[in-house]
Amino acid sequence: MKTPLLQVSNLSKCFYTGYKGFKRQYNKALKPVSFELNTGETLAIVGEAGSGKSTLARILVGAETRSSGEIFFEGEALEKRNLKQRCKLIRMIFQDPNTSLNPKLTIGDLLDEPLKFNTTLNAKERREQVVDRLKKVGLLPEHAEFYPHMISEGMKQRVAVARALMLDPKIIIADEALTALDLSVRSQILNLLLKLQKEMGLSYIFVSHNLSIIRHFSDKVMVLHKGEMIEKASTEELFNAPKHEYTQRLIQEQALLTQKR
Ligand SMILES: Nc1ncnc2c1ncn2[C@@H]1O[C@H](COP(=O)(O)OP(=O)(O)OP(=O)(O)O)[C@@H](O)[C@H]1O
Repeated sequence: MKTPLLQVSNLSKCFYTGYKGFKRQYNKALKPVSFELNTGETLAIVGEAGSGKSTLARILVGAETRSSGEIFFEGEALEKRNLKQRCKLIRMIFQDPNTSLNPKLTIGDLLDEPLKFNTTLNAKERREQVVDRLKKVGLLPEHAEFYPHMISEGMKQRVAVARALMLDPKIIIADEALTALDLSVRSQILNLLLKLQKEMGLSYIFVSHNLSIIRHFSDKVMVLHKGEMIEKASTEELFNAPKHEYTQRLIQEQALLTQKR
């Protein structure tokens, strides 16, 4: 059997929240979850606010520790790699480029940063990489001299995508990366992500509460509810025959919202 690109086994997270009387209190943000992701595949993680989606994403990129469980990358425990190596494998795109992109840096410097800290490339080689990624996301080499406030929201999210691509990761986690965008821009970024996936063989973990995006974009879906994984299926299976009552409700609510529009 083929080794999956990413294998997550019984991953969980408890946050210590203080004392109640003499007893330490914990918030079970993520109850044990297991899943696999193969090369070129898109896994969607869906759930309401507070269901543990971001906690899971943050653990995968090494921004949060886990309480239990294991993560394997191409069959090898991920903790065998240091943080530098890890961020070459898995990168993240966040919801709002206005907060994820430092407004004091030019686009060129924003894209150069990951290369400066994680590679031994010289300035000329780094510049070539920056220009290459700008082109890959549909921007121009001249945009390197711009500051984030000088470009549109859609272009800012393109820069965020380019920044995630700088170290040639295998997996990109998009944490509500389309949520803040206008509908027309959203479809442009969605198409860009699909194009990049084809060109570069990327795998995506798509964190979202928007079922209509998930339906068109992902191969498989995992539903989280109050920190628990309650359903996991191929996208087709999940939308055509949702097993869990909560998933059925999510799909019905989404259908009502779509009708109202
Ligand atoms: N640093 C922390 N300390 C304590 N509790 C936390 C911390 N981070 C998250 N939590 C709690 O963990 C649970 C899951 O949060 P998480 O942000 O992962 O959910 P989410 O599904 O991503 O929600 P959202 O869509 O609002 O981002 C919530 O109850 C949250 O309050």
